[in-house]
Amino acid sequence: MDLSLLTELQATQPVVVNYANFVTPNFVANGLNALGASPIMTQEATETEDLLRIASALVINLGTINQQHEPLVWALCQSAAKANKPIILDPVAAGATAYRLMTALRLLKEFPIAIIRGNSGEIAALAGVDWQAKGIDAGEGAGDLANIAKTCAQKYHCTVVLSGETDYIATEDNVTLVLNNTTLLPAVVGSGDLLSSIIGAFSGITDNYDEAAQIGCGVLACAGEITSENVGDNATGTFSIRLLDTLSRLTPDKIKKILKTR
Ligand SMILES: Nc1ncnc2c1ncn2[C@@H]1O[C@H](COP(=O)(O)OP(=O)(O)O)[C@@H](O)[C@H]1O
Ligand SMILES: Cc1ncsc1CCOP(=O)(O)O
Ligand SMILES: [Mg+2]
Repeated sequence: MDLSLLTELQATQPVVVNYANFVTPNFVANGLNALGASPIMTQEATETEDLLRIASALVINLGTINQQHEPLVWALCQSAAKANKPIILDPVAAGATAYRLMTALRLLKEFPIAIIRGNSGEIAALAGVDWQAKGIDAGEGAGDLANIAKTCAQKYHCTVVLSGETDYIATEDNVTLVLNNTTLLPAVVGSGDLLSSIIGAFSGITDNYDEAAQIGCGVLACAGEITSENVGDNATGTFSIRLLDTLSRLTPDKIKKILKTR
């Protein structure tokens, strides 16, 4: 994992354009800001060219997508493709409803998506693997998670992050594991959204999307571990605030001390 990317991100403060869901945009914006990136959320289709000119990456989160917003999302992706900026797709609950799955599949067909980031239920749905998804959560399923992530990467020719207790970062021919974790992370609604946007920020400063996805997972998992040591059991609310403190004080050395990968 290239930890120097964190120093570079803090120095360059890449602008990340987010089509966010309406549940967690504040948490995502504060998380990106704490890390050192520069978030901007939008809902206006006529400003996408201006935004993608100054942005380093675009993150599309399908958490609360609807048909009225489709022209906006399509305009954002067109502007990103035209400006040659990476697009990160978070297919929230793609395993739960036909509309979400179809929307994700249409975007994957029409645009050069650089990275997909989802939980096991979402990535299994895109990979075409049988899985019992549970709303926005991963749900239950059998099957080797590394294989599911890799199958998805091969199917859509992009980098895939399947997050969970272990994060799997897959390219078409390789899978890297980030083993750090804390159960407080999935207890916070929006931690997956934040992970997708953090990965987006790193994809804005390197063309190596595998590396961008790896350090994105490493950053959030390690920040989660560090934060969890200073809060009590089940202190989900305190954790979510303190996580921002940890992100704003994070250094490559702090990550290096605790990072576990395979
Ligand atoms: N069971 C778990 N134990 C520890 N960490 C987890 C667990 N599940 C998810 N995470 C972490 O929580 C963050 C959000 O991932 P996840 O819950 O998979 O996404 P989503 O919120 O989109 O469902 C990631 O950093 C991931 O590594
Ligand atoms: C609760 C909810 N409903 C639609 S989007 C959303 C938030 C999803 O956040 P995450 O996937 O990061 O847990
Ligand atoms: Mg999610």
